[in-house]
Amino acid sequence: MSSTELNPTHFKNRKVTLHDMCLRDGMHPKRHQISLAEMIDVATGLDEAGVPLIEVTHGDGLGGASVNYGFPAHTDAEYLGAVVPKMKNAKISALLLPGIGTVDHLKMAADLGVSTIRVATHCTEADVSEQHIGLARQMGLDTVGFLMMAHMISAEELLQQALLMESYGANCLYCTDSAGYMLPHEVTERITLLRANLKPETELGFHGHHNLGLGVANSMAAVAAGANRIDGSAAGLGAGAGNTPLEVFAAVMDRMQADTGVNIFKLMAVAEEQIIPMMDELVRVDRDSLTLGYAGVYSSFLLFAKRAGAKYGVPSQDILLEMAKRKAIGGQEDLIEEVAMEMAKARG
Ligand SMILES: C[C@H](O)CC(=O)C(=O)O
Ligand SMILES: [Mn+2]
Repeated sequence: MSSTELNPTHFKNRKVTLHDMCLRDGMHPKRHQISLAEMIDVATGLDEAGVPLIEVTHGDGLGGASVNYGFPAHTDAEYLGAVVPKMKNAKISALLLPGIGTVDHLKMAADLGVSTIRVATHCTEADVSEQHIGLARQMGLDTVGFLMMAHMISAEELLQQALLMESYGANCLYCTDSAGYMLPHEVTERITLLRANLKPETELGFHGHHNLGLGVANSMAAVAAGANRIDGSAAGLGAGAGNTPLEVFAAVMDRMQADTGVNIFKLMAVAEEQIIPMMDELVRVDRDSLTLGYAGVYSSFLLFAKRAGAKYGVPSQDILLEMAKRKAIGGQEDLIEEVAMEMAKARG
């Protein structure tokens, strides 16, 4: 399927599960400071709008609270304990990066009523997810393998990593465009290959970032090629230029006659009346976030680069470009300060 074929034929009556990220990926631009009241209000609004899945944790997943990633306003247990009991229909998911989150975190999240565990690794490191995926599946959870920075490897290499996660027990595999770097034909290529080679019952998902303004187009390409779960955030609240704006994607799916089960007007109201007022700065495509997408840099590096740039008197855009040159990946947040220091020194 080519991305030029994005017409209603490929969408009509397709069931598409929307997964909201503003209470997890949105924790990055909020410096992990979302209050319990905001978590409950937003999650309740999304639930009432019919969004079936909502992710809640520290921006870097369970156990992310640390010097390296930032300390949140509340613990994961406090956030999950506050939100899960308030949900009428929506299910709550938690992200877990092995090495940051542990098996104990996974058990804690399951005890608090999380239905979905998404085990995230860098796109070449699926083998570190075996224990967490295996346990989540054994516990009867909806278990997702989440391959980050998927633009850094070919479709064939991504497939090999996805096959590993599927063999560990994942019932859904994600192509994750953490840098918002991918173009629609690159999404099409990856999802098409995954669809052709994973088990027919294994679901496929796409997680986009809007750094090149392509979150919606890339998510459409993913659905057309066989994905049935799409991540996005109300008003795009997420790292970098944000995630695929969920209300926009839902409206497009409506026009394409796909079935998301979402009330788009209620979702628009959550975006407009709840999320926009919560933003510390408008999450949008600007020079730095566009640089992430253009150069293929991990979206969560944005605020780290801004802070280091201000501290060492180096343009944050230059720091981000250097991070791209070094092919830095998630987990290397501490390298940003080092790079800024070196650049300041070299520039006298
Ligand atoms: C930990 C990251 O924020 C996960 C994610 O949303 C991405 O890679 O994109
Ligand atoms: Mn993300």
